[in-house]
Amino acid sequence: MEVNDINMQSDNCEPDRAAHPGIFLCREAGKSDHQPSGRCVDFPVSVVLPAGGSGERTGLQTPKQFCSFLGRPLITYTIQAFERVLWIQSIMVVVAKENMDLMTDIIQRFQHRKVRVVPGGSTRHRSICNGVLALGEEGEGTSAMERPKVVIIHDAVRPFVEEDFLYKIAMAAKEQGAAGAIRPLVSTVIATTSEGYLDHSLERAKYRASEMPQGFTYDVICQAYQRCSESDFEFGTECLHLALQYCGTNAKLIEGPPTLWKVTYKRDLAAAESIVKETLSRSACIITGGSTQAVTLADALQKAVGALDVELDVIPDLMGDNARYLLKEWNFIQVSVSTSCLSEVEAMLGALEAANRALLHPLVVIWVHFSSMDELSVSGRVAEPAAIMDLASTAKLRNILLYGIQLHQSKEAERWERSVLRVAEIASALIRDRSPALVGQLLQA
Ligand SMILES: Nc1ccn([C@@H]2O[C@H](COP(=O)(O)OP(=O)(O)OP(=O)(O)O)[C@@H](O)[C@H]2O)c(=O)n1
Ligand SMILES: O=C(CO)[C@H](O)[C@H](O)COP(=O)(O)O
Repeated sequence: MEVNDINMQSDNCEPDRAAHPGIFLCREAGKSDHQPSGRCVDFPVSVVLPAGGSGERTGLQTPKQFCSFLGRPLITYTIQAFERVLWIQSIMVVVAKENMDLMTDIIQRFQHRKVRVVPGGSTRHRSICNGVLALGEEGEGTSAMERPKVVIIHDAVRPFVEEDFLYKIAMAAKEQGAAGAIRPLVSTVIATTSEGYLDHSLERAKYRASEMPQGFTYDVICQAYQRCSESDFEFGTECLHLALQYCGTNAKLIEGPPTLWKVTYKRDLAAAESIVKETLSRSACIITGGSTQAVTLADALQKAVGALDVELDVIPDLMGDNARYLLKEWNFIQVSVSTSCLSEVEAMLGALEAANRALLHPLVVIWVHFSSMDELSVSGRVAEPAAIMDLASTAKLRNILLYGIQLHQSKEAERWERSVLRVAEIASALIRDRSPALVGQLLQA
């Protein structure tokens, strides 16, 4: 099994891990799109992600954790959510034996770190138990790691979990021995008779839905699994219950956000994709090349896009301090005024590739070609659609989605404003939809 590098470099740590061995707060090399929260956890925390199920309820052949959207499997979104939390030291992914190689390939392909893979069992409890026990063993490359004080358990098919909530769960688990996320019930729970009639109904206000993540001290969750029965392993659905029944530990319950929901049906995969797209579409960076005309257009676009709810920054280039835009979750709009301007886009694609920006998400680059009347009369032609198509085909292989928009200058103020608004609308639709089918198209505004 391939094991990723779990030893964080001390020169990337804040404070230096070597000098402060008990403090877990590090900056990750090469993945700087996530702002460190500044949270400091002074005990080791590890994660178990059960991913050993077959996803029957989706009705799909592929287990849902391996179903892809926006170019990568669901499980890597969940791994990423934990990987970027600097105080989490390791992630144990539990998969069915037959999927061990597939999972190892996924980890390599998306350059996940801090991750180990272990084989699961025939039920969710058996899989989680395998993951928890593996945390206590020394795996390949794990000798430098401490046994966790707290273990966070989270279904691999719940991709949206934020650091703030994980922090609350980890702290409560350390204090109380166990902690779990809850949500209000959306429907009333009723008991049925064996003949299919109503037996009784529960008072909804008194009950909550148990969700994930859940946290446990390592000792509590280990003991719970050592002591529980075969029937628990076979039919149980609740880790918090095991902690109560077998260790006498009453879990602290914390209300979580609605985004903790579990991908269960096929439609949930589409919902997850649309949430990811929404998050990736919030900001764009316009690069003007410094030309006055491009700056004027960028300013007009900034006003028009403001109404469309996209945060826009305008910069002349990606040099010097502006190189920081290459490291964040930005989309890029290159405004060009000269006819040889595809070279500007080419340079930008090179910079994005060098920054490894499209590893986890398809990245959108929009080339806005702004042709003035003078330019048209001199050159007698508009931008070459074949050239952008060629460039876009190559970029697509690197997970960069390049689109073009052609804008013709007009002396009529009203017409000009309409065209600028159309550029803004097309650009935000391209950013939002990330459609592979439109890659390389030179759209007219
Ligand atoms: N033997 C099993 C069964 C489930 N799980 C994991 O437990 C999580 C939550 O379970 P669930 O949503 O029920 O997943 P599946 O069992 O795959 O789905 P289904 O019940 O529809 O078959 C999933 O990440 C799933 O992969 C596991 O690790 N090992
Ligand atoms: O919500 C839970 C927390 O304990 C579930 O038990 C867990 O998410 C597994 O889901 P399922 O019952 O669908 O396998």
